[in-house]
Amino acid sequence: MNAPSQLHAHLTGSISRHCLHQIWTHKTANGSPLDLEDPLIAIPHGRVDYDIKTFFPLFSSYIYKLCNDVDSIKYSTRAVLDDFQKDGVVYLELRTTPRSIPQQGLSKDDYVKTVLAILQAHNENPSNTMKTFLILSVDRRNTVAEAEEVVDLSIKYRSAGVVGVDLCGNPAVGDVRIFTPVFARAKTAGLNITLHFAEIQESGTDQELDTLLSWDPDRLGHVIHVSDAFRARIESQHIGVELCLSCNVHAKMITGSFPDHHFGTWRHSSVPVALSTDDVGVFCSPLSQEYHLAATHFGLDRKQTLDLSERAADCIFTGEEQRARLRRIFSEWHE
Ligand SMILES: CNc1ncnc2c1ncn2[C@@H]1O[C@H](COP(=O)(O)O)[C@@H](O)[C@H]1O
Repeated sequence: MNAPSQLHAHLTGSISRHCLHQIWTHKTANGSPLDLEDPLIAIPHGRVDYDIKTFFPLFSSYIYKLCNDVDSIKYSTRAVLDDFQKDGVVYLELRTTPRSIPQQGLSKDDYVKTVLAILQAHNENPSNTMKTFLILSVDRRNTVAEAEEVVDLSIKYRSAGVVGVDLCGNPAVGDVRIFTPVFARAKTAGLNITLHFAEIQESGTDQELDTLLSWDPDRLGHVIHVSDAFRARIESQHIGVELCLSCNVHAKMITGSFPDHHFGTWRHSSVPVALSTDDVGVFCSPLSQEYHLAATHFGLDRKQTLDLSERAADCIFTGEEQRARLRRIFSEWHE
């Protein structure tokens, strides 16, 4: 199944277990003082039933502790890009939360520079058909000052490939209203905005959704607990939606299974729908598989599946050059 644009993928959540295992093995062999189990034991192969309570601690209590230096960040970022490229993705907007690692003397600025250098090397390699750009994430746990730093870094590294700002993190945490001036500044600076939206009932209150829509977002992620009224507002503002089938089913963020996913509603809407993997390292369903699942459970034929991927390209955060490249690729697929 062709899977052209990947618009909602978290870098750290996209690292495969195999790659985490390689990093762990390398560090253990080099005598690094790691107090961590082998990833293949901590996150066993085939386990995808992480729910919203068990999912977020995976990062703070495991993966961030393992990928905690420049070498492991570079190695895992390269591996993530290779995995997407091998899956047939031709356009990737990868997102990540700037992280400092004081024990290594690594600042958030260093982290972003490190990731961007890997993206740039990937883009400059003529044998790679996938082009990659970066979105920087504000975590809902952040203070306003930390969120401002994410916007500062996004502005600073725009010319190096940062195309937007995201709001992510545990949806049960935080009051998004504190970030209103931060996202206003991002928007004024010309950055695109994507927001995790109504992932759980508690983050789907009218007050939170009103606040998020007041930031004039360009895209919304997940979009699960939304009333008809909010769905109508999203349509009238023509905001693209990033839908992650496997993540939502495995993490039990929706009731039921694939055929019950709200993709079934959004696909009939007028907005761009970008099927995405969210965290392929955790939920183990690459983008080609997500398109396959959508086609299987919603009875899409080849043309409808291609139309869906073309429609997603309407809401990419880069400009006409990338859109034209994608149009060329689509026209070959239609032949
Ligand atoms: C259910 N889906 C989701 N909802 C909300 N936030 C999510 C997420 N999946 C991942 N993240 C956010 O992305 C971080 C890991 O990647 P980066 O370190 O940023 O590259 C997680 O710590 C979480 O804040």
